[in-house]
Amino acid sequence: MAHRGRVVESTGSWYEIAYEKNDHTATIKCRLPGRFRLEDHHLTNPIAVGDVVQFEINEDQSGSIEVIEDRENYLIRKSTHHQEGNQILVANIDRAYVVQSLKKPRIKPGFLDRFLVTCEAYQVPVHIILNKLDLANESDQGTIDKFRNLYSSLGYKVLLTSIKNEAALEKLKQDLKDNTSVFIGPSGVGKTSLMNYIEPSINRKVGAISSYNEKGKHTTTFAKLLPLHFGGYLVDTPGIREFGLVNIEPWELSLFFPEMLEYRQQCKFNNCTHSHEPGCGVMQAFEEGYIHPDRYDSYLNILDSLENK
Ligand SMILES: Nc1nc2c(ncn2[C@@H]2O[C@H](COP(=O)(O)OP(=O)(O)OP(=O)(O)O)[C@@H](O)[C@H]2O)c(=O)[nH]1
Ligand SMILES: [Zn+2]
Repeated sequence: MAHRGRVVESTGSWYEIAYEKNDHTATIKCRLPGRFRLEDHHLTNPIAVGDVVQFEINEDQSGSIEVIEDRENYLIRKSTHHQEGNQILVANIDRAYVVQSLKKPRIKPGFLDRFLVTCEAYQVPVHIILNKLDLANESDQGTIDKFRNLYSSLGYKVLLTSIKNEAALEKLKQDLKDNTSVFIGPSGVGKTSLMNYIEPSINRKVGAISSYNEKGKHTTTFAKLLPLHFGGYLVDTPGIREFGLVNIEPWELSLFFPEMLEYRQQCKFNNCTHSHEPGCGVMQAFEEGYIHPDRYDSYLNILDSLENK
């Protein structure tokens, strides 16, 4: 009889699957038959954490994966230097949260915009968290308002949080319930602190930057899905900061800037990159003040990195 479950952990040689068994969630270690391995040459892992699979239970109580169901979405990164191709970090994500902190470290619009583009490109719904609001003094109110207004106007939900603001964190928990969510953000913005609040059983060391990083660097680390006691999963992904824009052509980039969509249709050339071409609708909109200068700046930076790849 075939069972259906979700990959919650992977070592590359076996996969831990969570599935419903007599009204509770059980886990089983499964192997993947060799015939799956060669199907997609661009991927170094045929199956990823987050995948929904069908499997059989063998006589020795191990499992054997039979079917990998189609993915709703996924995040990938380039494989580490000793391997060719791309690695799927995690599949079937309900929502990604890009975490920024107001101070220590301050907001990094370049990081944020790059990640928003990635989520748009891979069809991962994304929200923004502005954390460490407890560090705000009166003079920061303008920065906070501008940040929130800009990204809300682009269609992104912006949550203002602090590890000391229980009401905000409880609201975040409601958001996470029964979803598979991932926190992404630069070092030190408070991701671990948020995760510890949300799921105290994780009990992860806060500020433990270096050891965490080293591990990601030297071994091929795979993501894990951490179950939440109130339902849902948090993705625990050591290498997530390294992931990037893998398969985007320069002329496609503006498709992932929501505020450029209507103007790019007015460009004279349909492969316009909105950087130097005559008759460009996006540059005209920028000059007339319809596109925020910081966002256009991010656009040009990302474009540059795509063109120089
Ligand atoms: N003032 C203030 N400090 C916070 C808040 N959240 C976290 N911190 C502190 O910020 C530092 C970094 O927090 P972490 O939770 O380790 O940050 P991280 O994003 O997980 O960092 P990496 O593991 O390097 O990616 C620690 O000293 C925390 O105590 C907050 O809301 N307000
Ligand atoms: Zn253009």
